[in-house]
Amino acid sequence: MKIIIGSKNPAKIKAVKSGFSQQEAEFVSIDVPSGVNAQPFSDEETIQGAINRAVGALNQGNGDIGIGLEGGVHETSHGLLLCNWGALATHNMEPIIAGGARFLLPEEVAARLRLGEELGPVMDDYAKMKNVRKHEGAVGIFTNGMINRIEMFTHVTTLLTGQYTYHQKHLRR
Ligand SMILES: O=P(O)(O)OP(=O)(O)OP(=O)(O)OC[C@H]1O[C@@H](n2cnc3c(O)ncnc32)[C@H](O)[C@@H]1O
Repeated sequence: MKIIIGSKNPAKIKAVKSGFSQQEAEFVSIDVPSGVNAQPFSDEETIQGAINRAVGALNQGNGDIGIGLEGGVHETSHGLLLCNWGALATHNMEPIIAGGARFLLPEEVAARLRLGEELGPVMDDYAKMKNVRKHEGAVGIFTNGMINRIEMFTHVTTLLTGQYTYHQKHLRR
């Protein structure tokens, strides 16, 4: 089985590899445009970005499965949530989607995003670190290292592979 990951972000690549650890697979990672804003600003937009990356990866990489993982934010009456979504695309069914951790961003960070900055550079500035998005992620910073971005996206990938396996077993016509 050839799995194409629609990103070169090492945190996402590690997450997909561990999410598929139960299966024999060859992995290829390619940069695929998300087709949405660099900073998605709703669940809807973040899901669409994940789907676009999964479908783009599948088609460009000539594989059996394409995986797209996307981070975004979602405005609520409680404040701005960080949200995370994943999609799994194959040649013979509609993409499967799954969501990951959601939690409130501190107002100081949220305010900068509302003014048009991207979370990646804002997190580096806020945490005084480099490339937070490629390592622990905002989730790692704000949970004091209890859950990092790789673990969070591994969970999303496992939700995708689990649904895929269920589909193959029970729903395939
Ligand atoms: O290389 P790609 O796959 O594009 O990975 P990315 O982390 O840069 O891009 P995403 O599309 O997943 O996220 C959209 C934006 O939000 C940022 N972002 C999302 N989740 C984050 C997190 O947990 N920590 C830091 N930045 C995050 C990210 O850096 C982008 O600026």
